[in-house]
Amino acid sequence: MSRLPPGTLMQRAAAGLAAACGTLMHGTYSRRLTVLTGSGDNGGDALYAAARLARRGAGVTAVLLNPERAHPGGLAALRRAGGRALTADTPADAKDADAAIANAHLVLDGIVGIGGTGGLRPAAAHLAHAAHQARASVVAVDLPSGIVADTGEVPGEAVRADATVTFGTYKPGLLIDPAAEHAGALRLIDIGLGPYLPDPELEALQHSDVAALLPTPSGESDKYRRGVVGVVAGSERYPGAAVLAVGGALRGGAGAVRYVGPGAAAVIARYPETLVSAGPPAKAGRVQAWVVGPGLGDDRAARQAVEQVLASDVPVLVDADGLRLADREQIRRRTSPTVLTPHAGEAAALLSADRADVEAARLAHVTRLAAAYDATVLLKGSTTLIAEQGRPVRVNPTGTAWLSTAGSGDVLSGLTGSLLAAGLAARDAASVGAYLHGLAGREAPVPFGAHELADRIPQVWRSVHPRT
Ligand SMILES: NC(=O)C1=CN([C@@H]2O[C@H](COP(=O)(O)OP(=O)(O)OC[C@H]3O[C@@H](n4cnc5c(N)ncnc54)[C@H](OP(=O)(O)O)[C@@H]3O)[C@@H](O)[C@H]2O)[C@@H](O)CC1
Ligand SMILES: [K+]
Repeated sequence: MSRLPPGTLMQRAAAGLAAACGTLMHGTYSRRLTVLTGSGDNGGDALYAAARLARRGAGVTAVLLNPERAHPGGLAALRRAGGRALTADTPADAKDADAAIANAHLVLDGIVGIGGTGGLRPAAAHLAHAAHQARASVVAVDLPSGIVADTGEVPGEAVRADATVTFGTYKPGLLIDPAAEHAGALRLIDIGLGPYLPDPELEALQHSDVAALLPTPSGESDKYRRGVVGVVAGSERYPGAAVLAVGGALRGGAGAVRYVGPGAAAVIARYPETLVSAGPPAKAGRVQAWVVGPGLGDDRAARQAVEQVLASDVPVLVDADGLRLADREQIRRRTSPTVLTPHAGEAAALLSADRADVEAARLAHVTRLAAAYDATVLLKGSTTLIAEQGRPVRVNPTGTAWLSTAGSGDVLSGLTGSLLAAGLAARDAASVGAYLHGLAGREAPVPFGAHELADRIPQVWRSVHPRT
């Protein structure tokens, strides 16, 4: 801001916002636009954008939460362009304001942006509610008012937008649930901040990032060089978990999958290429990474298997029952990489916290878990996050609610363990595993069973890396 003439950034933001709104309304002429206007610069962006749309023929009403403090330049521009302004909480205007929201084609949420704190105050919450009830599309300016931009938390009332037009960079709250659910479709407007932004606290990998990380066999490769992944999963009671984890592991790029446990017959019946061994993990022969936990049950043999795997000096992924059975001190003492893949309930148990608190504040809890266990943590759920101490957290941009199906996590752990065995660093293996798993969920015809996810992986792998 200090390097540019005053107002330049706001004008860039408003221009981008107006263009996006024009597209969303399929034009401007005779469209009705209502602007919910707070008293900060977020309201300024909204007013300047509305002025641009009014000049192109839109009928604009601004509903001001605090007329004395509304952005003066923005309000003047809107008035010059023929827009009208109402005051939200004066009895004379309140009815007109409600009608303007109810009858709008599009409602712009310029209540608060990155300067907001806490849930919306009552007068603002009333407007947000009215917009939600109306038929209009709701476009949030920079972010849906009421969410916490830096964390994805939603501490109280918040706007529910169909689309969010955000400026300069994505904010964590636009990518992490529960706030992300309020944001709708995202559009980023470049206002020239790029060179001035600090290192990100949150990263979302894209196709090209994932393509660059995927393991590719070379002419020199053999199954051992490509990596052998050991899978300790399944039990007499849950043989299916063994099959699903092995199914994921066979599609993760390792050269071979070694299965250890009581589900060998079921595994071989489905995947004859699996190397199986009946003894404990310590006797199973060399592997480059272990996956331990899916469907393991909790008898003595299961507990012993987890202990042996954690005692190895190769990367280990611990999932499901493994998370319950693992000795916490043993996890912390490990010198090779450890990946923990809890869902919110398991994460809560690992932190002695409440599940609801984990779901409400995913970023804070995944970060705490990574620090508490000195491990790479992949927190599954409506937003999957991957944390490792000292590195930016990664948020997985793929996935669908259909992935919350039995056995889905078993496939993910096998797939991610296989990427570990193929040589990816723990954080990369977890991010790539989640990315491919999420894509498989989007591509599979719904409703699907978890085994179909494993079958989809080669197809999504090729879609990420067409030259594979
Ligand atoms: N930075 C940049 O480079 C650029 C930034 N730009 C834009 O500026 C925005 C940030 O503007 P900002 O800093 O003026 O704060 P903003 O978000 O408008 O909120 C402050 C106002 O909200 C109020 N308020 C607070 N909490 C509330 C609540 N719970 N419920 C209700 N009201 C609440 C608070 O009231 P007060 O506490 O003062 O009474 C104050 O009046 C940013 O998001 C982007 O849109 C662009 O122009 C491009 C360049
Ligand atoms: K907003």
